[in-house]
Amino acid sequence: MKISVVAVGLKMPKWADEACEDYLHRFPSDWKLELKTVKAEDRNTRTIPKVMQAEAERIRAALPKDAIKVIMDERGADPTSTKLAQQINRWGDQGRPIAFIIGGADGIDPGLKAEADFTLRLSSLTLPHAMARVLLLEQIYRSWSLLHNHPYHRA
Ligand SMILES: C[S@@+](CC[C@H](N)C(=O)[O-])C[C@H]1O[C@@H](n2cnc3c(N)ncnc32)[C@H](O)[C@@H]1O
Repeated sequence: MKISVVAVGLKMPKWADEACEDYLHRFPSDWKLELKTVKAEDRNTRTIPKVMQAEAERIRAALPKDAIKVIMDERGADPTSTKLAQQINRWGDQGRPIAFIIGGADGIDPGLKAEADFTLRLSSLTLPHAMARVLLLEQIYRSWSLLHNHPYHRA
């Protein structure tokens, strides 16, 4: 299973970097998980739609070839952790890499959203992108634990 989390924003608070590192180090070698970060666009010189388009281009450039694109958005579907694990398993069976995409301060460009294979919500609340990263990595780790009957997940 090859999973990428592609997220806008190079500089995150220390607590978020530490939490992401913690989860990234938990995965065994058969699940190749990577966090790819792309630079947020300067918001002082361009309009917000242009900023979002530029960030979308950086995200597209960071996506693995032929990836299943999962857009992270508070308006997306909200499966249980068990259903998410089953979905990740089905995607993995397709033999394609999976890319979860986290936007910047203004969200994700509508053009990129339209290319999504799936739109996933972590909560109905709007989360800061640093927190979205940490929660997403934790849920992917939980998916791994569910699919491998590891005691991290307790129903
Ligand atoms: C600060 S939020 C941007 C909020 C933006 N106003 C919007 O409408 O999407 C930054 C990114 O974090 C992710 N995010 C925030 N809350 C989320 C949630 N509840 N579920 C899934 N992803 C979320 C999304 O990818 C979003 O683009």
